Amino acid sequence: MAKPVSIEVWNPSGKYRVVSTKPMPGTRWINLLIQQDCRLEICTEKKTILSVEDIIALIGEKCDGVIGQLTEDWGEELFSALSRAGGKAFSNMAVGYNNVDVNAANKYGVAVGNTPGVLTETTAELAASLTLAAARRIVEADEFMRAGLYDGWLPHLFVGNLLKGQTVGVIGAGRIGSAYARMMVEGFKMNLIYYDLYQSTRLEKFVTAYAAFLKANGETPVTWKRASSMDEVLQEADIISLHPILDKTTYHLVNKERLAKMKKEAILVNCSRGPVIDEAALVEHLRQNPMFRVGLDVFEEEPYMKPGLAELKNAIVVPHIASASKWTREGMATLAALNVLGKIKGYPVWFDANKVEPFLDENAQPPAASPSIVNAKALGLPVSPSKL
Ligand SMILES: NC(=O)C1=CN([C@@H]2O[C@H](COP(=O)(O)OP(=O)(O)OC[C@H]3O[C@@H](n4cnc5c(N)ncnc54)[C@H](O)[C@@H]3O)[C@@H](O)[C@H]2O)C=CC1
Ligand SMILES: O=C(O)C(=O)CO
Repeated sequence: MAKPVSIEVWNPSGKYRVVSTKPMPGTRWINLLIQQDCRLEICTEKKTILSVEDIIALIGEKCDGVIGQLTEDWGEELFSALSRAGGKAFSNMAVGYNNVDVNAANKYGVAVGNTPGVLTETTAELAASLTLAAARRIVEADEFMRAGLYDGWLPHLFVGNLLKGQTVGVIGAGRIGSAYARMMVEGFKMNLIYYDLYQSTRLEKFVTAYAAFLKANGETPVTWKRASSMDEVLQEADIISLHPILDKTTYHLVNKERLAKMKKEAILVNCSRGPVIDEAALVEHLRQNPMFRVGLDVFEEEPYMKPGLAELKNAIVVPHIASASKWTREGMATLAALNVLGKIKGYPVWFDANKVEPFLDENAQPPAASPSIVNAKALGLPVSPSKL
């Protein structure tokens, strides 16, 4: 028998029972659910990562939908429990959903939501921050100051890398990868090389237009190239930022052999998912190559780091905070709640998960649709017309 978990209840007489496995930022998501006749139960348990058993206890005997987190293991056990409780909707409060077994959800007819678009710029900005912090050795320099070691300007003190005119490599030029590429090209006048399974025409057009603008102003134009292999990016780029989804094609995409192909003074940034890098191989590479630097937001076995990583001066590590801006986190909560609400109310799925702005307008009622359901097609769910 699962242990009971502590909860906070909103609108106790609501017709539909919706569970959120965590308190989430903002209040709009709560108001949207309770205005639409939902009884909302928010888990207030102190422990950070809930077990499958904890979540089964939360689902209980009657539950219409669950808003969950990327730290949870949403597979056969949870989807069967949700289905037994009459539930038809689950949403991750995240764009990545590698913690969700979508086939298991399909088997039980449960719609799976995610939160694209609202975190694109925020996540790209953190990748850019890690890039700058690594290039200019900001964390090392900060530690040095606080330790009282600064005794005057020196020609060799914390010399780092200049970004301007260097090449930025992007692996996975989707929403976030493209936003990051634009920041680095436009902000720092870097040349771009990218690798993705698909061509990013919009990104290519942007860099072409920016190059023309620079040229017209008498400046050296930036360049772009779509690489035909990932190794081409690793060999040519001075900065490499990883932005693919995590699936079996991207697991340990960066391994010992690929690390060896990168420039000795390259900077590697990861704001995607930890297992995209073989972290043990990375620790060894950082040890052997003190001028190689990394900025990591995600880790192979969160919340842990592989032994040795924390001691390395050429690694900057932050705790999976890439989407942590107030606007983004409140937007993620809103989208996740509306994914679940939309399915409960029998609304269609929004026509374009990349155009979620109408759901985020605080001064208007959101459209009667679920903003982003990843298995809409598999479940044969209706899709809304472009205007509701
Ligand atoms: N650290 C954090 O807090 C955050 C992490 N993320 C991670 O970033 C990922 C990407 O998010 P979005 O840009 O919104 O997704 P997206 O779907 O727009 O972009 C992913 C891109 O990866 C490409 N891709 C897939 N397999 C590939 C492969 N084998 N090699 C090269 N490219 C490949 C896809 O074609 C696509 O263009 C999410 O799935 C999530 O895991 C997202 C937000 C915040
Ligand atoms: O959305 C995601 O995929 C995250 O990792 C957290 O924002």
